[in-house]
Amino acid sequence: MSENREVRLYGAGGHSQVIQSVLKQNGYTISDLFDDNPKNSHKLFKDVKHGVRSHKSNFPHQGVPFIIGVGDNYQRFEIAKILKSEFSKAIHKSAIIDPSVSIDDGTVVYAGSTIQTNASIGKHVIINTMSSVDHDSIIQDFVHISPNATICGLVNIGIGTHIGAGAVVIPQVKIGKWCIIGAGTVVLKDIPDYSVVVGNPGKIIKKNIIKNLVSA
Ligand SMILES: CC(=O)SCCNC(=O)CCNC(=O)[C@H](O)C(C)(C)COP(=O)(O)OP(=O)(O)OC[C@H]1O[C@@H](n2cnc3c(N)ncnc32)[C@H](O)[C@@H]1OP(=O)(O)O
Repeated sequence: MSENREVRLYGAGGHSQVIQSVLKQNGYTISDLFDDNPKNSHKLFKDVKHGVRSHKSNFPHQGVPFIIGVGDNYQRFEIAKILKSEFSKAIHKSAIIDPSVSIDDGTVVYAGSTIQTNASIGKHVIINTMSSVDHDSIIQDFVHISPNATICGLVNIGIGTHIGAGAVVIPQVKIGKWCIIGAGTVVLKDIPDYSVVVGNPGKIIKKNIIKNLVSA
């Protein structure tokens, strides 16, 4: 975190609004807020120091660290490639995080979530409200663990994968990159890259086709 306790946010929708709430409770000020469509920004952003600006207006890469407040994993991935900036983190005070856990920059951890011993959380990850990541699990960059999802011990989740609300991943399972695990799904076995999985037991129903995916 920057010493002057300021953070810049990219994105002004619902997800960014929750990040703002976490940062404010931790004593940070949002110095700047950028969005590709400032007119549609959430009403809670009215008090941002410099208002919501278009990402095209003299975009300053250097300066106060950013957090990318965009819920879509692939958009976050694309934006991170463009921003030549330091990134900050936002961790809610009520999250229970073992001291052995590593959390990379750009990541947000929301209220009531738990991250257990030796877990490793990558860059620009979302650990959403009341979710849990258990011991020795590896959560790679740009993953989203949705509210109330349960990631058991020794799980590995590949880059850009979205774990839906309330999903359960049993111990030692490896989920590939850019997968979508549906809300409430129970994942019992390894899942290949780009799979969309739903149900209990979780079954692959289709491929997750990401337009313009070249380098992920
Ligand atoms: C704070 C926040 O809000 S964080 C946001 C958290 N968001 C989520 O958890 C959303 C997770 N998304 C889902 O669960 C979605 O339903 C997806 C991505 C799995 C599928 O969405 P789509 O690609 O639009 O698929 P679609 O809705 O056409 O469903 C395809 C089939 O799968 C079934 N299906 C879809 N989702 C699920 C699910 N979660 N569990 C069981 N079956 C499902 C549908 O009923 C449908 O079955 P049918 O072909 O027999 O009619």
